[in-house]
Amino acid sequence: MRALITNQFFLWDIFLFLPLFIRPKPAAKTTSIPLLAAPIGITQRTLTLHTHTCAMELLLASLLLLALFSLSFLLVFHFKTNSPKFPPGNTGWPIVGETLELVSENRTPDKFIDERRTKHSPEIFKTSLAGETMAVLCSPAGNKFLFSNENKLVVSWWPRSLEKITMSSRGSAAEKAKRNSGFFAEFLKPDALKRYVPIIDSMVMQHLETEWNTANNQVKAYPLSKKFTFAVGCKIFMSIDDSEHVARLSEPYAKVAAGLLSVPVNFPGTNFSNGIKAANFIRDELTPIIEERRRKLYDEKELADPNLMSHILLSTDENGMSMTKNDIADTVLGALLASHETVAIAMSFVLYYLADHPDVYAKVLKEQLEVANSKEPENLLNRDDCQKMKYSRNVINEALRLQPPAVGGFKHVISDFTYAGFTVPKGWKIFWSTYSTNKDPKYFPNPEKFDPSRFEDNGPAPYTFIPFGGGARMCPGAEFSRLEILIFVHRLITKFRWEKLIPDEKIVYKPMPISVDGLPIRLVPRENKAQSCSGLAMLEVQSP
Ligand code: HEM
Repeated sequence: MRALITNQFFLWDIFLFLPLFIRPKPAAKTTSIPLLAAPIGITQRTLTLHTHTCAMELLLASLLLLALFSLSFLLVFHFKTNSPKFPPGNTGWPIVGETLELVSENRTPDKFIDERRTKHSPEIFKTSLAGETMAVLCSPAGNKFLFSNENKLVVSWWPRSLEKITMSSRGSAAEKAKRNSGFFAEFLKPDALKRYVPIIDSMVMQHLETEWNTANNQVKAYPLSKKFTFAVGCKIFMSIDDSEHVARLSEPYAKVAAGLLSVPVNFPGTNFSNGIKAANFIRDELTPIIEERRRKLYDEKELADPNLMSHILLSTDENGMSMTKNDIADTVLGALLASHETVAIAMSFVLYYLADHPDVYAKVLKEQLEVANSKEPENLLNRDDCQKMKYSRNVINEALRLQPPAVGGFKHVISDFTYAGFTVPKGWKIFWSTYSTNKDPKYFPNPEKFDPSRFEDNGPAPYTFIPFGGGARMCPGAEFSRLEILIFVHRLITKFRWEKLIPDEKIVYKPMPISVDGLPIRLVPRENKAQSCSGLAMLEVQSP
């Protein structure tokens, strides 16, 4: 269709400019006999006759031109009024499109969106990311439209690099993700979360006593948070708590993460190739664990270990078929990938903002001490305790608003649709971003200010705060993530206050936001240590 429209304009051009090239000579010149004509027998009469014939021909030619001109005008008008109006925007460089501008380390992703929104349209613009032409919907209305049209107009989509690295078996990525979201919804439902709270609490205390306990009380909060959230994932998803085993699994994860949004050319040494190798290494590590778990479940009828892996092993599809080893390994690999870096980033930004805002720190401390004082010191936290941490929850939400760990997600258009007056055709991809509304002053006055009170009462307007996405594909780990951070903050703040060792530490976007030096902090033991965790016994807890 686009070619057609271009051709129509080409026709326009020809018909507008053609008369300039074939315009007849003025009649006045033909009535006088040029001096050179007489010797070769051209008389005034022959000239007059000839002139009349020429005039007729010119008239006919002009009428013909006029007819063609009118026809072309009608055609162009027809196509112009009936052709779809695509979202305005640029597709940037060949292949890479505008990807590098979105994932530029030194700019927050909201700048990318704001610039184009101002230039093209406030609701939707066209760009090219991950090798695909995409529409970017960038307002609360756009978020609502997308999240409520999953499986009707759009389905979730992943760039080829991500699909190749995280999915080893054939089959539609969208179908697999749909199937897996059922497992996750069940595994992370509120009732199940109750079981995980004491387990996570016990792990927080263990990590604070070991990893966070240094001679000079200085630690790098981001890498240590990552180590902690990865260990929690291994425990909750697979019941693995041997630290060496956890370390062996965690090592290749950095390579997997680096390959996810790389150019999908499998050439040795590239991020993509390293990502594939690292993911295969993890699958090879997971396979014997899956086999062992399957053996226990079926031979020994041992059901006392309901982790994610056992949960999947016990499930069958509508035809009574179990998932293959490869699919189970892919699902667990994906769960660890989705859950550890995202939560670690959110956790470390909570510490980052608390260090900068002593007033907020004081309110969180007060709330957490109230929870601590309401319990016997030797008791682990439970879900009800976490429900009481309302202000701390607002602090987590505000950190997620200012530094959303996930930049957004992609969709594939399965049916043409019109949005804000622009047509998005079937086959296009869509990008939605957690950064499109999170700092809009219309919804968050003084948007750069860290202000947890925004989340009091009814909180932000619908579809303006979307760190976990929305609709049918919303992150099933949202509440799990908040619980993990609340528990961590509880144990840390009742034991320490902390200060940043680099006060103005820069944040880079890769595209996840990361404190460039890993957030080095000094932990200062609080004077009133009545409720610190140091005096608590490390309680042995059952696997989930
Ligand atoms: C702060 C932490 C986290 C953030 C910011 C986050 C963010 C997101 C986002 C933006 C999506 C895409 C939603 C969409 O496409 O509409 C997503 C999907 C997903 N997340 Fe999370 N996530 C976090 C933690 C977790 C955790 C802890 C788990 C698992 C325990 C998890 C598991 C998943 C899964 C399985 C999906 C795919 C859902 C589907 O396709 O149906 N996430 N997450």
